[in-house]
Amino acid sequence: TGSSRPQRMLKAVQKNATKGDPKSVISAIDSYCRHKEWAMNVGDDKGLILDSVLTEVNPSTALELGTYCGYSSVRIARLLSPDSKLITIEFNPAFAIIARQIIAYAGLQDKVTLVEGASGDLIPKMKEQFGIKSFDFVFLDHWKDRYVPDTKLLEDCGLLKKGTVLLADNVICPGAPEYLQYVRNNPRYESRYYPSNLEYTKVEDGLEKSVFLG
Ligand SMILES: O=C(NCCCCc1cc2cnccc2s1)c1cc(-c2ccc(F)cc2)cc(O)c1O
Ligand SMILES: [Mg+2]
Repeated sequence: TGSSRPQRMLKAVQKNATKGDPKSVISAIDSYCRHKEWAMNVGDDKGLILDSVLTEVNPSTALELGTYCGYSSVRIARLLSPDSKLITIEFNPAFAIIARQIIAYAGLQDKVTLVEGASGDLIPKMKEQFGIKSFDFVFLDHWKDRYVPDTKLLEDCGLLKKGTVLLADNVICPGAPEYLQYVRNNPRYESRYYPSNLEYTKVEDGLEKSVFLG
């Protein structure tokens, strides 16, 4: 059978990027997805907002829900301080295989732990399995109808602390209306919307940044 979109994306990275150079991996994926084949990476426009929030937070421990091919894992991990770590959760084994290779190609495998499984199952195991006290930063980019239940789960598992920053992708397209309702009307969060566009398109989308107030 033929190759998959993630496999073709990996090939584009291996062909056009420089091993160990995260910036070239990001550019190779953006160029491929903009000019050859669209894919659901956070992309270069929203990626700039992700970069600026990350630089501001400078997290020691970051969580990403929804790895896909590892594009945002590379964007996040390249900006982490030396001893900081990113845990990224992916549900689909076929995506995880590609993501591991793209993260490794960027030379960031020592900063990123990719865990396969469903967020609802794995979040309660974070403390015991990965020795996580709490997360400083969470990037939500998985099933849009899991944003609210998983945020509540992170709260209930004591994985959020005063000042933890949640950054959610796709709050307009495909949309996460319940999540916007939840974080915008909740006294425990200070929320702000960053308008942008859906990756590689002119369609409106944006990121919602929510600071947990404890
Ligand atoms: O669905 C999206 N992302 C989620 C897919 C991953 C599912 C997972 C579930 C799960 C559960 N537990 C742990 C890990 C995970 S990963 C998504 C979709 C679009 C889009 C697609 C078509 C379109 F026309 C317009 C926008 C754009 C985006 O930026 C997206 O992120
Ligand atoms: Mg997304």
